[in-house]
Amino acid sequence: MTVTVKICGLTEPAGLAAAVAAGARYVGFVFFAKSPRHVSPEQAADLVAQVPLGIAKVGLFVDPDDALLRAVLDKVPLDMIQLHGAETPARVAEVKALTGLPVIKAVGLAEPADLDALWDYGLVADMLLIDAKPPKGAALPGGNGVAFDWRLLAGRQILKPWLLAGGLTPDNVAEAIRLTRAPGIDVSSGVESAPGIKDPDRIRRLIARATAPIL
Ligand SMILES: O=C(O)c1ccccc1NCC(=O)[C@H](O)[C@H](O)COP(=O)(O)O
Repeated sequence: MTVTVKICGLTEPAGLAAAVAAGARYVGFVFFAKSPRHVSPEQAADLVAQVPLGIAKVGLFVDPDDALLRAVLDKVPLDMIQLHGAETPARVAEVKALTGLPVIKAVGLAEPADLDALWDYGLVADMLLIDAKPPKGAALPGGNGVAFDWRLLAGRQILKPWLLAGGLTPDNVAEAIRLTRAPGIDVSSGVESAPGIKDPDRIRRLIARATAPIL
């Protein structure tokens, strides 16, 4: 089975082109003003116009209100919504109904007790993104380049399609996939040369390693 790859936090055409050329199946755009990867609806509209058919364009939001979702979707033809805040399962269902789009819900893991949330959100989300919990005092709820203990997921059945995230890099991605048997991965800071600026060479190396056969 080939591992699917999402490259998140794209802000400029070179990074986007590298992700597409290397075989990413999902590309993500951050609509969260505090993030160094934030894009305006106008910037995002220019970028998504360059995405070929067959690659899903994902909008990442943190506890968005309905007005923000509508304002972005009025200008940007997204294929999926990613919710990366403290949205409840009921809010995930509301966002699905409001936007008519599939929703990816990010769930943070640090310890075994956190695994229960995968079941709760798996009942309503179309896809789960299993990430590290942000470090104490972090300014952002994601995109922090921090990994969790992948052994938490070893041997687990997950209710919905899912992506592994958190601190993945070209150097550790093969081991992360081997331990978790993740069907897909999501990466942001591990393929950057600076916050918000993707490094085409790191993207190519990451995707080559993530999609190589696992022994
Ligand atoms: O990337 C951001 O700036 C960001 C801001 C607010 C919420 C989530 C954010 N990113 C989430 C992601 O897309 C990341 O792929 C995921 O958390 C893993 O990040 P990283 O450890 O940097 O690969």
